[in-house]
Amino acid sequence: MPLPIIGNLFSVWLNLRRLKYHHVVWQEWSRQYGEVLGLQLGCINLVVVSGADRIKEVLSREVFNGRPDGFFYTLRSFGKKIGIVFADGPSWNSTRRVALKYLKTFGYGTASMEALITEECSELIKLRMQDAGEPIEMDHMFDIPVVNILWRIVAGKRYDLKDDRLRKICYLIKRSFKVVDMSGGIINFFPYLRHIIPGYTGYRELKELHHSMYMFIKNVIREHESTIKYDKPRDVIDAFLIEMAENKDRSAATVTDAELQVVCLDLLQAGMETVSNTAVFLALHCMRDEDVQMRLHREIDDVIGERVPQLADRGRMVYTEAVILEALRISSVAAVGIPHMAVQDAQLGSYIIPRGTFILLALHDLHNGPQWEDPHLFNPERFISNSGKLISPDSFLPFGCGRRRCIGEALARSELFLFLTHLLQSFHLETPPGDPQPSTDPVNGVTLSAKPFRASFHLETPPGDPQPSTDPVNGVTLSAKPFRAVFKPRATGFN
Ligand code: HEM
Repeated sequence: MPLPIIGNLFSVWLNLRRLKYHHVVWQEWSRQYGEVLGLQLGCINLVVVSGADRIKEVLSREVFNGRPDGFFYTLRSFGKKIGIVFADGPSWNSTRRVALKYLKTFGYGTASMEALITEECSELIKLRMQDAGEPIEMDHMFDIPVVNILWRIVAGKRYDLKDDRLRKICYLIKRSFKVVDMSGGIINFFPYLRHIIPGYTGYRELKELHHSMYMFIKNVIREHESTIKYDKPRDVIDAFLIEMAENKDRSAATVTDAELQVVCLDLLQAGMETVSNTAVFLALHCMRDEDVQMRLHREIDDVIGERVPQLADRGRMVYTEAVILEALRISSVAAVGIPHMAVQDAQLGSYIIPRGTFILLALHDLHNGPQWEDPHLFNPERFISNSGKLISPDSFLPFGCGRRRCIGEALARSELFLFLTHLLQSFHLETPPGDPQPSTDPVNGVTLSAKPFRASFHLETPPGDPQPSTDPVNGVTLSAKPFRAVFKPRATGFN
């Protein structure tokens, strides 16, 4: 029962203290109240939809394709519904179409995207070679490579993996995903509270984060404006600038300067956290399950051997693909997708969903519910049929479906495959001695992430040799005890 003014917020708060995660609260209530769970959170009506059929129904119906008008969502786009992720209606449709067209023009989904990912993998391997055997903080390891790949296509730029400016941008993106959860938090439910308690509602921090991220994006766009050759677009930003110049005099300009900035932020935010967090979870599960890691090593040895991993190998690496799918399932970093909104009153099951209602999709529950056998176990085999083929279960929608389906799926899956194969071709991942097993409990936020943990990247030792010891040999300087390693020639063509 909703209380006056605050609605169900008190119950949410109480249950959040007990269950720790928003998606688990929705999950528990959905089990109790049904697939269409209606809540009133302050001034907002919110529905959580669960179950494969109901979720697919929402994703396939035009009437539920809107995005919420809530204060939190428009705060990041100059108070307007522009860009891709949080826009809707005709402007979303055309911006999404144009952005996809330009992404493809500049390599998205082609061999040159594969080359970009391979280059980042090479750089990452070089870095890990330098600190092989040392404990490495894993939470940020994939951030810069992931941004580099996307940013090369969007802005034609790549940064060194130790670049401080980009590290700061990655930090800002990550932080902006941690201030609230996907429902938008208190700032969405009572927007006027930002005037009274701007710190507590997260308003002040979000404003600062958006300001800094837009400063970075604006600078990149201004650099493009000053160096652009209108007959030779270099990247997605150039292509948008040319389109803007061509349509300048038309009353219905397709894209504005503000919109271009929001599209850049959309791609950075949607493309970085999700892939980076899933890659960290992938590494975490390999470390926790030696058997999984050994089977991956074996498949890499059998199919790829010592040459550079390629996307074309995927067809013959069913186990590796299954490990990636299992990590997407069990970690479900986009735990409730991106909120949809009913653009008209509409019937869903036996309920009328009023226009303007926010809709969260219980994707984490869909991927971890009782329809899966032992859902809490990391078991890649569940994605492999008896005849050794990959299975695509009905209850598996990590990238959504329908017209708002994720536009980054092809990139994300390619990145996860190449990161995993490159790293395990050269290293064996282990928990550093004395560190606890990394926990599978996630950290809450707009997307879920792994709790901080460390890993040691051990160079693959020749078969039969023991792991090299970290105990040094005494002397004027300390040296390592003699050991042997397999150094695999890596003819990437980028060095
Ligand atoms: C493991 C990685 C990823 C996961 C799990 C993921 C998941 C999702 C999900 C669940 C949605 C919401 C679909 C809906 O609203 O119904 C979405 C939307 C979106 N994703 Fe991804 N995503 C990933 C990677 C990426 C990447 C790499 C990009 C960058 C190119 C990207 C860009 C987007 C955009 C722009 C949208 C909004 C689409 C729209 O509203 O029309 N995502 N993603």
